[in-house]
Amino acid sequence: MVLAGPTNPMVTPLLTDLYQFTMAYAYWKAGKHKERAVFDLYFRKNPFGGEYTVFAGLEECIKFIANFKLADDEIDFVRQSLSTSCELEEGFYKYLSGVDCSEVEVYAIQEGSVVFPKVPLVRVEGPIAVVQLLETPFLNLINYASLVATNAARHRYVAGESKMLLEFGLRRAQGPDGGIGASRYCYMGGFHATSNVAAGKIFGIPLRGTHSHAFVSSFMSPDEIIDKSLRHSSDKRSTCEDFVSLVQTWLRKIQSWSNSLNGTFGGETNHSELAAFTSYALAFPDNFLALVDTYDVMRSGIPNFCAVALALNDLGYKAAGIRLDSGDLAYLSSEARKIFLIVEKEFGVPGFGKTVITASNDLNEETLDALNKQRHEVDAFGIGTHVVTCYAQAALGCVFKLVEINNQPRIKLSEDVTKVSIPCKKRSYRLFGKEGYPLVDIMTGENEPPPKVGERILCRHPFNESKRAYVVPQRVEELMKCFWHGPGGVREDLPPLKDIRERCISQLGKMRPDHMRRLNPTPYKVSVSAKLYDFIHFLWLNEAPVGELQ
Ligand SMILES: Nc1ncnc2c1ncn2[C@@H]1O[C@H](COP(=O)(O)OP(=O)(O)OP(=O)(O)O)[C@@H](O)[C@H]1O
Ligand SMILES: O=P(O)(O)OC[C@H]1O[C@H](OP(=O)(O)OP(=O)(O)O)[C@H](O)[C@@H]1O
Ligand SMILES: O=C(O)c1cccnc1
Ligand SMILES: [Mg+2]
Repeated sequence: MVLAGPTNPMVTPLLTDLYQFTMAYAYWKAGKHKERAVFDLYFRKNPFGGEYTVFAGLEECIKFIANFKLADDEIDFVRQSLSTSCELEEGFYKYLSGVDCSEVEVYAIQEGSVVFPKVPLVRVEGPIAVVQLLETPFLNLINYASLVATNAARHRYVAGESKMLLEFGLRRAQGPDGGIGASRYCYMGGFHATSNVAAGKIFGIPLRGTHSHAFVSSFMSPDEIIDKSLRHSSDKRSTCEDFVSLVQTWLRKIQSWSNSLNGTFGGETNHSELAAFTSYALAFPDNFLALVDTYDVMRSGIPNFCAVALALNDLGYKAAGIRLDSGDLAYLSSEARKIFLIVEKEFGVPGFGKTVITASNDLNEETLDALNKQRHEVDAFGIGTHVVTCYAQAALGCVFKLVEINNQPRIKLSEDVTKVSIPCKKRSYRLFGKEGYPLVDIMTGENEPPPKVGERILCRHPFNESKRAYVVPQRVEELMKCFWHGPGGVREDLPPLKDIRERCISQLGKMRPDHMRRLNPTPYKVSVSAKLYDFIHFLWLNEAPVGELQ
């Protein structure tokens, strides 16, 4: 099957770092360019102080390599750019013009999976010069995608499964690609909908929205409403000729009733706000919602909303809800809920107590957590800036490291042990315990026998000798599957976004809760087999120069 290219047409072979081309030339000049290399793409630390990450961006990588080909003008540009330092041999450009990914293989964990540090998310094999050109675009396509999907999943975890999460971040996102990507990967991470219309069209993400303060404050008085008629919802022959008056009648009823309450609700409401709400209801009688905080939530927004909602109720329509966008969201949502419950009883409107309350305004994990602790009555959260910009952490540090060349394992050493790469072409497995939770991820050499259900296996920390444990897995899942094996090769299908989202939600739901909590979560164990452990340390000693003290 022919795969379409990446979503963003800016993702071309030139969307890479210059040094990938200079290295490609040097490989070519040395006659090394066709040597078979294996690279692992992984990250070293979970983001946001957490102990888990959601892997995202794979589909874009596969679409990128499926269409990887340098066009003539791109080769001309590379020629121009590289010849500023010295004239390169023309044969290199001839080679570049024939480069594609037909000899590349990509193994990866399925998109939407919960993943952990050091375990390869993607393994790319192929001619070294070609795979090197893929490093930067792969990292670019995976780093932000995984960061934002993780961020979304974390917001969902704090908000709780029963809450609706709406992504409202397009206006604050880092440019158009940031905005589109954020909508897609927030949905993947468990958000329910986006306000981003383009993302709705491209990815089929459900669209949701309310209205803004501008809409409310643009109205001056009910006299502005020209067409005041509204047809009954089910009986299309019956029409209310003056919906505006019906609303005003309801407002008076609410006001006289509220006089008997204790004063925080009702009284004189803002008439321009009432005009805005009435107008919105006339435009969307089936989906009336109101932003209630433009003037005063309790004294104006809520009574005005109730008046319009009760008028709609007379005509067989059910109001959709309110949005709160400022103030104390715990207090205001609770007060609004109380009023809705009283209105349900007082005016006999079944279900009115359940009117949906949406909250927005600079929400993030902390504010969601604080709201939970105070108790609130919010049903849906509209979250923008913090989720799309990944305000709490700017980047996920995925890296792309050479682990084997010409079947020879390679290691990258570092003073910082967390930065030492794990050599060899590997396989990785997730081992599940008795209670069904994942216990540990283990990497083995490519040709080692896989861990078996019911058989004890030693899992070793890759670098810390004293950290090891025996595990008797109740279930074993191999993590990496083949997603690209040349253009015609058999490979895993790329599932629809909805299925990836479901995988993500389901995997997150099966994690042990102590790995998921916000405060001091327990690290998930990532290990290597005894054989791989020994080999890493053998190679480490082999490659590290011995110092000499004078
Ligand atoms: N009950 C609450 N507990 C903790 N944080 C809250 C609570 N209610 C709202 N917040 C958060 O507090 C911050 C309040 O923002 P800010 O101080 O700008 O006031 P505001 O309500 O937006 O007022 P205005 O927009 O009228 O200036 C927001 O980030 C909001 O999400
Ligand atoms: O707060 P965020 O999480 O980024 O969510 C999106 C915000 O965007 C809108 O505000 P608007 O652009 O009108 O600006 P303002 O509310 O900051 O004044 C909306 O009312 C939310 O408050
Ligand atoms: O539909 C909304 O309420 C919305 C959309 C984007 C940003 N803020 C709010
Ligand atoms: Mg705001």
